[in-house]
Amino acid sequence: MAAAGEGEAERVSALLREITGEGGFAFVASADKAGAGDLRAAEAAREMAWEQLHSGPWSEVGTAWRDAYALACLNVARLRTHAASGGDSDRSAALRALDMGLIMGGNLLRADLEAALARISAEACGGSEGGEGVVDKEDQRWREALDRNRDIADALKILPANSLSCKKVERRSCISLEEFICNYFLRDTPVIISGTIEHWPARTKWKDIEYLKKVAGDRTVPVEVGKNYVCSEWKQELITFSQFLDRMSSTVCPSNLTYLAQHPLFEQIKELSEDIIVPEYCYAGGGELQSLNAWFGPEGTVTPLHHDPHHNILAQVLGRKYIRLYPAFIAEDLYPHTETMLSNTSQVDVDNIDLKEFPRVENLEFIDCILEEGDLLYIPPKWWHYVRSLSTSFSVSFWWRAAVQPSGGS
Ligand SMILES: O=C(O)CCC(=O)C(=O)O
Ligand SMILES: [Fe+2]
Repeated sequence: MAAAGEGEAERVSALLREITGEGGFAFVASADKAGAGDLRAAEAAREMAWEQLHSGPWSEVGTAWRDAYALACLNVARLRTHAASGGDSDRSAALRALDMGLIMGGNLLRADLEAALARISAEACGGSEGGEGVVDKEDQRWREALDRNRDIADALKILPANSLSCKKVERRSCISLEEFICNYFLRDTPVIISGTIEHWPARTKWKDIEYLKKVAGDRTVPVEVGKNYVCSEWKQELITFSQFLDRMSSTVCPSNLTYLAQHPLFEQIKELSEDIIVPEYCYAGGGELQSLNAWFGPEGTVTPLHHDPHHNILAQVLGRKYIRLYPAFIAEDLYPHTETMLSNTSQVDVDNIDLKEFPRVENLEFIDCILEEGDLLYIPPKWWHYVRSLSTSFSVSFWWRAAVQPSGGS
């Protein structure tokens, strides 16, 4: 965020999370699906940003809050204009929200607010087409506004733009192995477990770039370069770990995002393996570990929607990630690629779902979460997952095969 400090952006996102649910995603449900709950969440977010604008002298109100307020106003107006009734009261509430955004909001979204005002006025004069086309275009414009203001959107955790999320992954603190087995492993149910990796040396050591350079800097590692592995410009490269770290701190555009993804780094560099400890949950089912992989990259890396054959504990050592999960049994509704190499990957772009091409995705229920630093996420076998990093992020996945397979789900 340009004029605001990192702390400010964090405060914005933390407070928004508080009132809009863990990730704040209800705040931006797709326009054509706008229901009373979405509107309530959007109104609540705006209310909270409003309170922040009044929390002290005006001169001390951070730019981040003013821009957040403008974005919240834009969202309220958008949901109002597409509310089921779409009557006069919705129209005037939308106009009021946009005007308030102009008066009290920051400058960054001024053009978007003005454009939305112009559209509503034109519609009122009969100068614009009605019906579904308008809803689609409006949704598209909203996405564009989010894209252009990616930094604010990220600070507010408005990701992905078309989220219809309703349920969150259950979050538990330090549960016992027995409880994990009975309530999650045997029931084929994802869970976030917090508070169990505080003692890992990695939690402190990996924050220190000099340490990483010292133990691994001259070693060659494979990295993925590009938006994500299903994009045509995507490629793999071999570079030194130092080059990777330098690139990570300087990468700005999605086409050269560099991601050290799904690499068994700990087999290759033994010193790094001493910084992590296999979580005891990975012994559920009495099987054996299949692989430990590193996932290290800058903010904005995306692992497209896919599934894996093994049980997985994904440990979030540094940074945060947005993760969306769909159960294993709905595989066909997620349109897997037909080529064998990609048959575990969905053709659906979660960031921009094309409902014309993939209509069955529209009503699929999913669960999602923000995996915070220090969390473990259990992903049962064959559960579909989409992962986006919300900051520089280092995760370690522990895949294991159980001797005893859970009876439910997959
Ligand atoms: O963290 C990511 O980007 C993807 C992780 C993943 O797909 C896995 O652990 O199986
Ligand atoms: Fe995976």
